[in-house]
Amino acid sequence: MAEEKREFQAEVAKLLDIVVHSLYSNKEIFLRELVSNASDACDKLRYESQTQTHLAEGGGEFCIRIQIDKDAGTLTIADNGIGMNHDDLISNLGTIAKSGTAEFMSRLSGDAKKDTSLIGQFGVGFYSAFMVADTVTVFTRKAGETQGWRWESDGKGSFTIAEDDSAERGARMVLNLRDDAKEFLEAHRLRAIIKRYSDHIAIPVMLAEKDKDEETVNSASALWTRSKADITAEQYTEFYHHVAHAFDEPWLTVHYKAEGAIEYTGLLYVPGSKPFDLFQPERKNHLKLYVKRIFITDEAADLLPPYLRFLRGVVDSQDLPLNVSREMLQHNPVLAKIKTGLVKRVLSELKKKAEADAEAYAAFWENFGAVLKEGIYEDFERKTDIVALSRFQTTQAEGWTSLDEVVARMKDGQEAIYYATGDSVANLKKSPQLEGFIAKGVEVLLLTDPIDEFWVPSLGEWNGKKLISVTDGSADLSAVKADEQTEAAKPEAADNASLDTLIAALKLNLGDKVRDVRASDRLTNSAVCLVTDAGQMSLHLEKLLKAHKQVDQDTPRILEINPRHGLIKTMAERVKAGGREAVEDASWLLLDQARIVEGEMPADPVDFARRLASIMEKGIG
Ligand SMILES: Nc1ncnc2c1ncn2[C@@H]1O[C@H](COP(=O)(O)OP(=O)(O)OP(=O)(O)O)[C@@H](O)[C@H]1O
Repeated sequence: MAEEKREFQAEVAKLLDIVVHSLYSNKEIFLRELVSNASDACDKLRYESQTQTHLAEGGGEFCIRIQIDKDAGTLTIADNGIGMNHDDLISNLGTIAKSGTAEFMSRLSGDAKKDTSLIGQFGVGFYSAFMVADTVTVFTRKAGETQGWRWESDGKGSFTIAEDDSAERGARMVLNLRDDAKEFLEAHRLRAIIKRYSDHIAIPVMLAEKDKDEETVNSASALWTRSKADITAEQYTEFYHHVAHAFDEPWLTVHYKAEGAIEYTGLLYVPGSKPFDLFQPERKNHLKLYVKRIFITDEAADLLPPYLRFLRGVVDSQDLPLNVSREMLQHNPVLAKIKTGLVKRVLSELKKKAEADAEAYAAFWENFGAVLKEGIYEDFERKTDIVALSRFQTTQAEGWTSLDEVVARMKDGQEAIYYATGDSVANLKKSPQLEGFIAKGVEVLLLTDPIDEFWVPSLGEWNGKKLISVTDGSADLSAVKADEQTEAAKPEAADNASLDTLIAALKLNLGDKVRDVRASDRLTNSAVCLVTDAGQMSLHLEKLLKAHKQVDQDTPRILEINPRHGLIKTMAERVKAGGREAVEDASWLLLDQARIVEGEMPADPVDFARRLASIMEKGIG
């Protein structure tokens, strides 16, 4: 087969351009990336050969060989792992399959400095080779196949693939180093880099200059099997970078050995920044499962509940059989026990951190709170623990506060914990439904994560106090006293009789577009707001569902009017004098106004514009 030339996927070409041109400050990490890939490739083959022994035959012990050739100016990184065939090469080294790629690409600004730090979080893996090499040639043969291949590229838009009979099982990457990267031909430099970044790699990493003796550079023992006292903070961090394909500092490292009925070792990390795929619909976990130090899979769905999917790391079980198949891992009782243990441990570590350092905990919460809260809804047994770990923004507290603190601040006469749901704290703070609460000094939780719409109703109450939405018609503040000054400053309300007549007129004018019309004591500055009746979907949830096309109809709401507002008082007088027709346009505008404040369209935009124009004309005239 002749040499075949192919273009890189557009995203890869763009990424490569940035990698090469944006002066990566830390070029040496290319070696960590390639060694990490080589180690993954060996892990994969070791696992596959558990059931298909012929695959790993004849390749010797697993190892990674790094060879320096000063005369040729090349650095070679070779492994005897799983290798790649023609199609693997095209899909692995020509495209980016990683989830979150599209989002990541859309965030690249073209500003080298910003992009470099973003790439730092995303990781460029194999492509980082082009930071130091002007051409990269990969010789590879897939385990179990006879045909070898050569892949080559200068990283400028295209690559070639051709058959190659010299390729041995595994992959050999030959980097033709750029003039400004010749430092990576110095053995002492490479030794230091490997020690620094790849010491924890569980298979030997060997280094040699051409025609000289090889030396093993790393410790070659799985990091998690060592005792904690023998592991430095840097080693933990480097292992995190390797296992998570991450580039940030871990926020929390949990390393422990569970002994007793079920034995396993866990080395778990909470990342320091938000991974890109956190809100992918699959909600996959990212733990790597090992059995007696042999890699099994990173797709053991039952190992961790989805609400802890931000964790990275490894779990090494003593109790599962080595030849455990991926199918056997489903509904596996050993795995179920490990999962229970992991959840318990992680939640208790989070609790410790929350108690020890509220500020540091807030950083965690901002990254992963929205994910953890899914557990309140999904994990019946742990929901109380998770609520206790949850933090909230409110109308009163600066920063983040716990639900217990909110309960402790409840006012005399306050029966329930109140909350508001919406898109942003800033908008929520302005919403009319909150006015009465703010006036009476009643604290309200401001909830802006979509998941809040689900866990709050499922929790129902906390410490014996019901959780009630401020847009719920039953939220009643009459028992809470406002301070005297606020009370005295209130404008006079319309009298009851004219208010009743106005309410009757509004009901007739608006017909089935409203569920009810009533006077409200939750408003101070606004004339109207919409609230929901008991059992109705909240306004915010309806908006979310509409955005996802899950509902397409408006649910009629209760229109509450402010009897102390000038507009309401004027309208009440008009009705008395001229009947309901006198306020027909105003009734609709009132309803539309309440809808707009909720972020919704007027019921009929054309009618809305016509009525508004007509009223403005009269007003201006
Ligand atoms: N030495 C190797 N042997 C076999 N396959 C490899 C090797 N190096 C890379 N690959 C394949 O190429 C794919 C892409 O590698 P790359 O380093 O770009 O991304 P990754 O390792 O999946 O993720 P990350 O970008 O986070 O490192 C790998 O997932 C793997 O399938």
